[in-house]
Amino acid sequence: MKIDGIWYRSVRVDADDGWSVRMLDQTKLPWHVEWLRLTDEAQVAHAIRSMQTRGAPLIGAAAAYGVALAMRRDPAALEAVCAKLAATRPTAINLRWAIERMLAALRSLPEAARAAAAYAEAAAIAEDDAATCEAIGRHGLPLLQAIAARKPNQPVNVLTHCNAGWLATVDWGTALAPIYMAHDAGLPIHVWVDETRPRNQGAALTAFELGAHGVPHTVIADNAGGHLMQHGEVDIVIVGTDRVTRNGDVANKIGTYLKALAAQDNGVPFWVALPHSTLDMRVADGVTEIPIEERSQSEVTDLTGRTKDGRIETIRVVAEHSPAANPAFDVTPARLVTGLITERGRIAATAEAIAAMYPEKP
Ligand SMILES: CSC[C@H]1O[C@H](OP(=O)(O)O)[C@H](O)[C@@H]1O
Repeated sequence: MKIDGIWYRSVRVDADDGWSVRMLDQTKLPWHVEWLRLTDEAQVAHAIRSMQTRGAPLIGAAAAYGVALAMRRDPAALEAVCAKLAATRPTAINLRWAIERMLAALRSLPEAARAAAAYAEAAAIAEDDAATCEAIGRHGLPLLQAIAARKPNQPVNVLTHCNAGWLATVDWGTALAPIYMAHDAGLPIHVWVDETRPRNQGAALTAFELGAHGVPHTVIADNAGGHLMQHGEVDIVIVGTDRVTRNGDVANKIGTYLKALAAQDNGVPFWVALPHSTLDMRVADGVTEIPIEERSQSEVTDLTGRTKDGRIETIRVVAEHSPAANPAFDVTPARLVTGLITERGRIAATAEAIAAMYPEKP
């Protein structure tokens, strides 16, 4: 997507040296656009763990390039490097999916052939994600067009949680892809952007993306969504996801479950956008089986922002000595999900519909 008129993919091989890997440092956004130049798998692992690079599909693509960097250095280290990268974050299944795809492509090759093959496979994963997310946009667009047709000359109000835009993928995004396409097609779209405590992916990243693309939006406190739904201010909720089980349960950023409850209570359609790499057919019950990442207390107790005189500072916003808990995801049961927007089309969040759409997935 574009920043200041320049097109970017969220992860790419450096055009000058042809082997190092470039990714945005998302912990610096929205204040500074800084590209990291990563030269080994340890730097990639740190970027994923620290959330310099984040978003389910993007951390999969990033890890794939981490394997490619490692194969340049030591092709004998394939299994160890894959295990290390796979362990960086536990909830997004895209990470395991990408690592397993890299292992399948490389483990049978002679070591001398692994580096070139790893870069080729990582590039294929990245291009697959970009094309997949563009297709998600196309399949989500009719949902917004139908709402616009029912309320001519009024904005279609979409609520989204966290960041499932192009910053969370290689390009386009998942939940935001239909929004970009609707805006570009001239539909009057407005997005309620959940700030998404504690990491503020909505306030810092989704707002940055939508602003850069000229999409009208309003940042709201996470707890405001239910009120807006009660007062008819939300036409549809579209969120991304980090893992969807074979039964249709949805793991996503903490707070998503509460939005789904409010949406059901107010008759607001609740759609989840995902690429094939986010499906985990090995898991049935999301609440009991999906590992939920517990991140550091400091993400809750501290807040980073820009001072009035332009300095980026981190301050404590929780009473001294008070501990904090920080589960980074929750699971929305399939019964609360109106449907899934995939690269192959829209389906119900049911085991039958998922199996029919993805018969090749075991
Ligand atoms: C396109 S899926 C993005 C998904 O990943 C985010 O998690 P995080 O920011 O912790 O990487 C969030 O759950 C988004 O919905």
